[in-house]
Amino acid sequence: MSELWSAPTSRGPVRGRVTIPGSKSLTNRALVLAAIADGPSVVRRALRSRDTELMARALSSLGATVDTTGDDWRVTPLVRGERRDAEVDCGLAGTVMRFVPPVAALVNGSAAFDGDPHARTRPMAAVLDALRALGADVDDGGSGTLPFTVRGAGRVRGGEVVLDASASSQFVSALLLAGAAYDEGVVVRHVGPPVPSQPHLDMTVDVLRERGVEVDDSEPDVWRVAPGPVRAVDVTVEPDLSNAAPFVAAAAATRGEVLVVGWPARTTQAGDRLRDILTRMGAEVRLDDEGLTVRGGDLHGLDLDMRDIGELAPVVAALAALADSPSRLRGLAHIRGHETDRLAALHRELTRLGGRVTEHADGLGLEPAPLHGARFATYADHRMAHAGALLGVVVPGVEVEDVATTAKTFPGFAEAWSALVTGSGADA
Ligand SMILES: O=C(O)C1=C[C@@H](OP(=O)(O)O)[C@@H](O)[C@H](O)C1
Ligand SMILES: C=C(OP(=O)(O)O)C(=O)O
Repeated sequence: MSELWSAPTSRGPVRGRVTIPGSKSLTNRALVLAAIADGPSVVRRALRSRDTELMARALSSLGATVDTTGDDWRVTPLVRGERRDAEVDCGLAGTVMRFVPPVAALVNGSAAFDGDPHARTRPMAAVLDALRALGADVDDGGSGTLPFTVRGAGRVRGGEVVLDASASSQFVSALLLAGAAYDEGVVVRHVGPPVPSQPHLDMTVDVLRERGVEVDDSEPDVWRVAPGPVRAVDVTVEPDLSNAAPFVAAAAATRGEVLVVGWPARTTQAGDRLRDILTRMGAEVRLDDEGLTVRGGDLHGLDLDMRDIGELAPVVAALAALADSPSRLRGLAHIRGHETDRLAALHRELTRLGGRVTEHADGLGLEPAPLHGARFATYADHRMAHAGALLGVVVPGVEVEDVATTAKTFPGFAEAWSALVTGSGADA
């Protein structure tokens, strides 16, 4: 898409307070679990965004009732074994394309899954093969990707499955989230290079236990979910800390000061690692009852293994491109399978702005270099748009393509961003 957004440039330090909408990962886990729970659930301060609305629609098409009219979403579970055919649009949402098929297998009918053009290239085979091994009927025409059809029989045997989840932690989360509803529960055993995104796996285990599901994750790379009811709960969704990343990074990049309201004191969100990353890059970070305050200082590069926090890579790479010393970001081979090949996209777009970037098989190297304005392509990737916006705070003339793609997880991003940066004295 070619619509351009002139990212506002700040004349001085970026200062302000921001309220970030709810977490995509927590909202979509809460919705999935509510759809198979033992009664009606409430998901308070649910994120309203493309990914979560797609999830609500997907679960509704499988027979759950998801009332999304207010900020607090109300979910009545689907009727297990009910006869119903469905069409599921996954958009570009990893959480929808991975988390919903194991639920569809519990419905008595055919669920046809498809998504955006790029969604058809995102890895899926491990989940689909695992579902077959657990007793479900899945037809992907041998592609191992979208589109595919899950022919649910109203119940799934379950049991033990071995898979390689090195391409995405979501393969494991998907099976664990539905596993308690399978006759024998589920045991997922990972074999292969390390599974990325450990915080997201911890989040999955945490939300299951919160609903009374018995999960054993004591053995490395093995997760056991006992069969049993998923308790319906009333939960409040935390702000999305990964979506807070560009805002706190703007403070770090401009010697500014930004407060993110309501940053949780304890969380499983990967974005919480920003506290450590920004400190290592030279910022001062304070977490108190009000939230997280980041105050920027000299901005340094860093050598960082990001395997656990791949969704932070675009913003951290953009910030590293503004630093006064080199950086090396590692452990990121799997983000080539995200919304776009993020390593290739970051390499291409940062280089276009004058950045000195080396693309490695598993990450990026960045050297300090004077940057200049240019068009910044986003490849339908919300986090590429965040990276472009961040660069534009410091570098005049950054024109971000298709900023509307941020609606995947944060509708209103551009407005919130402009309010913060122009409120700090910007050339919009
Ligand atoms: O389970 C989740 O909610 C997510 C897991 C991670 O996926 P990968 O393990 O594929 O990186 C993360 O990057 C994604 O944004 C959300
Ligand atoms: C990888 C991401 O999304 P998804 O849930 O679509 O995998 C992301 O939001 O950075």
